[in-house]
Amino acid sequence: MNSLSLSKETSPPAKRFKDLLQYSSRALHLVWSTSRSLALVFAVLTLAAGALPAGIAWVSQLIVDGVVAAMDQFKQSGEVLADPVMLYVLCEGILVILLAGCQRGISTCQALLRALLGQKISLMILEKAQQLTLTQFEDAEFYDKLLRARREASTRPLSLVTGTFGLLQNLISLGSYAVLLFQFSPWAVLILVSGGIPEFLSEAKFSGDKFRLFRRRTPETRMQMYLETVLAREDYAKEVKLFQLGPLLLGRYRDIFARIFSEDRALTLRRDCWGFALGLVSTAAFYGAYVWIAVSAISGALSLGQMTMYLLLFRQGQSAVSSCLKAISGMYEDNLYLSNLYEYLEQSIPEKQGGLRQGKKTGDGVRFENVTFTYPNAEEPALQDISFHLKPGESLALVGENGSGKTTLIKLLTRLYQPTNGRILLDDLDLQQWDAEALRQRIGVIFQDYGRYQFLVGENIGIGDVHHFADRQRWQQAAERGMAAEFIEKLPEGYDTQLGKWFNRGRELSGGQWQKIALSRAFMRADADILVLDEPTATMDAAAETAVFEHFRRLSQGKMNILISHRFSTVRKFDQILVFDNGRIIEHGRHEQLMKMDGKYAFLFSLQAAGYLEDA
Ligand SMILES: Nc1ncnc2c1ncn2[C@@H]1O[C@H](COP(=O)(O)OP(=O)(O)OP(=O)(O)O)[C@@H](O)[C@H]1O
Repeated sequence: MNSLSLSKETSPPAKRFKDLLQYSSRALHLVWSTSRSLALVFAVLTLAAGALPAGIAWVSQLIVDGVVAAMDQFKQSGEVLADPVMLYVLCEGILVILLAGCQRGISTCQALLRALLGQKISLMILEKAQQLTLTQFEDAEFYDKLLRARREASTRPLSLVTGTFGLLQNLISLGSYAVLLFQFSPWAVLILVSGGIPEFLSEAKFSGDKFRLFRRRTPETRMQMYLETVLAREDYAKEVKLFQLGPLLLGRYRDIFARIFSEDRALTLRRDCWGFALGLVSTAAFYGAYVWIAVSAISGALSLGQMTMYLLLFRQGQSAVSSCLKAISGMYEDNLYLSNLYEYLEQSIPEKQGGLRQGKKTGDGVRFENVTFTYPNAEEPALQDISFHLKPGESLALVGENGSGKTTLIKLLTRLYQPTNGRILLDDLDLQQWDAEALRQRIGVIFQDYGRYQFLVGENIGIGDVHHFADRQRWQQAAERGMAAEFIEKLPEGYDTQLGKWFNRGRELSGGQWQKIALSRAFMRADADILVLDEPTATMDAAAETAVFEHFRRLSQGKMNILISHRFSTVRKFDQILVFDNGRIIEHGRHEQLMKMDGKYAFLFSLQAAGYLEDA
């Protein structure tokens, strides 16, 4: 639980009220910046809707008294004097129409603002996500914040503003009722207001309980959402069916729901029982006042019209008091939820790294100097004391067992993470000092777990370089280099074929075809001088693999090529081979040198060669 909500839960009422106002003003500002004209119309209509009911009650008194006077007149003179009453009825009709118009207008404004605000906040959340680091994304607590912000916060600002305006509207109504009721008795005003307070206190307490429940179970909600994804998405469907995971996962899903529901049920029951019991206080207050007003009318202290008006005022006043108090407790709840949004939006962004677009020694290439790296929350370093120098025109292969640190090295080179110790230099300039855009433009990289985007085939290649995202000529060149052109041209709509099953006419590709698309993506960055391929041919057939490496070597002359591969036959021609074991480089050299060493590389190479011979 964070300090913000803790402070809210333990702070004194005055401070809480101040926080409430702070978030209300932030929410108002958000709505104002979303659409000034709608916010203005909303405000004006709310004020009008607040003042009109008292006017209607007042006119209804005039009608009743007018009828009574006309009845007297009729008894005395036999003359029907209906004109003033008709006029009052007409006035009341007009006021009622105006009120209905205001209420309709308010709900129209709310609907429009809700749509605009939902979009604005979603964008704010997604834009913020672009500024965060990979480390933040991999942090479970951060994910909880993101989820909480996304789940509720898009509706809460409008709800807070609606609550604020609603409160204002009801306060205006209440003020105008109080002025009229005051003429009857100041005590009546006091009874009116105090009758609703117990219910309000219970509402406020249960809103806080509900919010705390919501925060505490975010990890469970996240698991539920994850299970929904696994159970209902096409990329998991195969395994879910074949491993018969459905019942197991559904069981987990049900268990989580049952736990959540039992907590919710208990809270809802407590909230409603208390709400009902304390609501009786205001009902008792109303009927007490009813008797009082009726007795006053019987004893002649009030006219029939006044009695009708006061009863109306009292009933409407009570509903205005309860609306005011509900609005305040609703605002309190919205405010708690809104703190999630701001907690996420105010998440600190790592300091902007360097702004240099050129190294001190152009052409020096990449240097790792005693680099050690430990993942956040990990105990053991994933890389230890790594040093090597790769010059332009050279190729580098990284080999080693699973989990030995090869991909981690690439993540450091691409500055997705920072070394814990040591430094990485490009053209003799520390990576941290490079401008992010300039650095990323120099590196073309395809990871093992590349994205399979449900876009057009061409766009899936274009993703490799956003500056040329829609450049068809570049798509084709890149596809030829990545060995994808041949199969793409055979697709019915060529580069315009929609991929994936989420959209109409979407096609699925084979694993090897997807890998060719990913490879082509790497070749989109024609200007990049560091090309990194992380196991790029694992799912390709032998012919395609040979051709890819032929291309890779030919096209990347003068560039720095880095390849991670488990196939030793593909790395033997590389200028440098780094053999990794448990995060360290245990052997380093060319194929011939490593074979002579007769160490791990030589052992694994011979093992694979023997395997090939056996297969043959
Ligand atoms: N995001 C992460 N957070 C924490 N630990 C990680 C993360 N990614 C990888 N690791 C750990 O770091 C170590 C090195 O992983 P890395 O992915 O670099 O291995 P690799 O040599 O590329 O393996 P493979 O050949 O299987 O691709 C492993 O022990 C792995 O569990």
